[in-house]
Amino acid sequence: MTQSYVLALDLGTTGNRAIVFNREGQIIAQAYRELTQHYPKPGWLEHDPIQIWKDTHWAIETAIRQAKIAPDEIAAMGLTVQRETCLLWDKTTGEPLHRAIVWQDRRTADLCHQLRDRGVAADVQAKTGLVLDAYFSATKLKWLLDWVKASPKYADLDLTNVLAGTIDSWVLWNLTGRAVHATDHSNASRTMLMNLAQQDWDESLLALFEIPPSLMPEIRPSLGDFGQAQLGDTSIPVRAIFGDQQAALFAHGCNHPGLIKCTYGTGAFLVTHTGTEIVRSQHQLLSTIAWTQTGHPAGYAIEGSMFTAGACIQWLRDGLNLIQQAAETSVLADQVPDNNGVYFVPALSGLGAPHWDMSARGAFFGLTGGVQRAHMVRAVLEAIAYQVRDVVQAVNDDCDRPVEILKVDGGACQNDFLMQYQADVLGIPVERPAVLEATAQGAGFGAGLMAGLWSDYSQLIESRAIDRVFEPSHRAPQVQQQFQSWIQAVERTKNWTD
Ligand SMILES: Nc1ncnc2c1ncn2[C@@H]1O[C@H](COP(=O)(O)OP(=O)(O)O)[C@@H](O)[C@H]1O
Ligand SMILES: O=P(O)(O)OC[C@H](O)CO
Repeated sequence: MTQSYVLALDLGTTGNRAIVFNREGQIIAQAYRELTQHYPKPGWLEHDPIQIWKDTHWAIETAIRQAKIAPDEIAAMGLTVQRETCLLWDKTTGEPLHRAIVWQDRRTADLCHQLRDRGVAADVQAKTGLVLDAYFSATKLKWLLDWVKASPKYADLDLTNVLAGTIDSWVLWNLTGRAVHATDHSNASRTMLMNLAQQDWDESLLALFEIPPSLMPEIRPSLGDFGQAQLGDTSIPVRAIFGDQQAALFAHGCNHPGLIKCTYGTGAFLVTHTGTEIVRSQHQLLSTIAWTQTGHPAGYAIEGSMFTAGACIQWLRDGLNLIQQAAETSVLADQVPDNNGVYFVPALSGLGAPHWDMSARGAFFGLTGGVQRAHMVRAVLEAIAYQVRDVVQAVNDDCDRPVEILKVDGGACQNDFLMQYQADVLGIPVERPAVLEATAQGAGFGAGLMAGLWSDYSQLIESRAIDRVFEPSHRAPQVQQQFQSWIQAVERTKNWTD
């Protein structure tokens, strides 16, 4: 049987997707299901791991059926996931012990403050490249373990039967018939438990967060062997695992310094490759793994993580009922000539880079009687672009040369108003590819390269079509002035829950 296809799984915060790519790198079928968001308390967010696994399984079967191919025509599978979100499960029953705690969840903010008060933040940052924040998995895993130990339901639980992991580990374990408990370096680098220079679990950090090492998955190279996914009578080799932002970086061909991408999904994540050196930011950007491959030195990146981007569009739809569909926002924003003085700070889950304030909360500023729905929607879209400008400024300061073009992807970059506004506020072109699912594309390309479906990474990247380049328009100077007002608004949202 000729194997001419790769299957990519993109398990994001908003939903789970499977895509079949052909030998030309084109999408021939895909299946997607939105994921239920559970908000048990303000600032908390959980996902049901069983739903993630069932929807993944459904998406795989549906995409393969729609592609009208047999599973054994698939050369390899690549997996990319929302990062930091983590869970514990019982390996004897396969049951999660609690819902997964999502990266946006702030429940461990107090624990982070306590640890900062103990003076460990600088050491944690030196070892992991990360800011001590509730965003990362370490404090979430500690919370889960403390909860399990205090739960009467688990009074007799033997901890040696418990496994921990991010979403990639959970899904891989299930895909491989419970045979492989592993993760890759890019996901592991987001747990706050991996030593960035040594690329292995750090014993002192596991001790600090009171995580027994036996719970942790094995860390493997992102481009490598993750075992065989069982699909009925067929098995498909899993040959790539990436955190979703690193997968997008790979798909955009950003494999050396100077190229930068931003993915606008639930959050917005600006990442640039820094080669084989760990670059330490002066502006609270994160140092992280880009990806790894056996026989090659690890590739590093710096990243500006913004927690709320597409999520505030979803909130306009589901929380406020201001819109029926995300796509409406572009039309509404264009209906008014400006924001009418309204500014929005999207700190719905606190503020990430470069402010790192777990206690900040979202706010609208400048409301007057003349403000209409369209102004508020426009202010939300503008805010997504302002955040990115804030982080690009930090990247420009940290790296030798300023960003010249921004490569974009993700669900929210379908929004033409947002992309044009982004070009205006940055004053540089914004390049949108034809395939917006760069995260899935990165996982598919990685797996296909490893399986020998393609041999030349650069050629593969060059074959990607560009949909549109948004150039800065005549209104750019005015928009850049408004950015200064937005920065003032950000300052006023800080330390809110304290
Ligand atoms: N036309 C649009 N304008 C703005 N935001 C959009 C649009 N379409 C989708 N989104 C947003 O994109 C997000 C989903 O994008 P996706 O890349 O699939 O996210 P994730 O990888 O986080 O699951 C949602 O938050 C949704 O609100
Ligand atoms: O689900 P996304 O695409 O917004 O990505 C989530 C990030 O990986 C969180 O760090």
